[in-house]
Amino acid sequence: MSVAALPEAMRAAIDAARVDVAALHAELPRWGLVAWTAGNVSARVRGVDGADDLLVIKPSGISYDDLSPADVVVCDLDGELVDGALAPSSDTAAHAYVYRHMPHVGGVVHTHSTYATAWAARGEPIPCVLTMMADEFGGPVPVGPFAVIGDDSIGRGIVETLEGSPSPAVLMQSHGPFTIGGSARAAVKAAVLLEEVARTVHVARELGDPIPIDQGAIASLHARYQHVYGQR
Ligand SMILES: O=C(CO)[C@@H](O)[C@H](O)COP(=O)(O)O
Repeated sequence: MSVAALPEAMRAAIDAARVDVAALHAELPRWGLVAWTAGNVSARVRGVDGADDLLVIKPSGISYDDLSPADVVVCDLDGELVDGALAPSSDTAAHAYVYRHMPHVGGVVHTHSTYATAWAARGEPIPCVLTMMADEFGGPVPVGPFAVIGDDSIGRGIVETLEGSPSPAVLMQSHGPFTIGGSARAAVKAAVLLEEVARTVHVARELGDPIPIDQGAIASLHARYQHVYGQR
């Protein structure tokens, strides 16, 4: 498949997604979520006029400071390169699997942010003991299975864990967090808030026993944050 053969509206959407995803990668070091090049952001580009959906993602091992929209690569939802001069992220198959199996997802993010990854290393879900957790995650942040890197094993673990869950974040055992969202920006936001709550709940546990929030209050906080909070 060649991008040149796609409908003009889809080519424009790919260009816009490349700009968006390049800019969103700068948020990862800005919020202290990554070391060196260890993290990636992707966005779904929805098909136009019968064309299949595609995704745009960071090339593997490229510094966030050097990443331009032209560097961002385009892949199909099998993770195969469609356009770009550089090799796609090692996690492309995982992102692609999520897009294939979760049609509402428009963005996927992976980081190795310190506190979230520490919970992943212990294989322990983060308990819902903060209103920010109820707001964004609708309950505890779950743990996904240990999975090898490079094929769609990670993607299968993400989908198995998050399907039917209110949480946009999963802690992949012994690896780190993956977050999803309706857009790449929403998935980045989930990654930022995840690290914040992972750190705060860790600190709270050092001080004593955090107090769980009851299920009714979690549901009501989550509904308000998802449907009322912010500008509509
Ligand atoms: O942990 C992994 C592999 O799952 C990644 O986060 C890498 O550390 C960054 O990979 P690239 O996106 O640069 O290939």
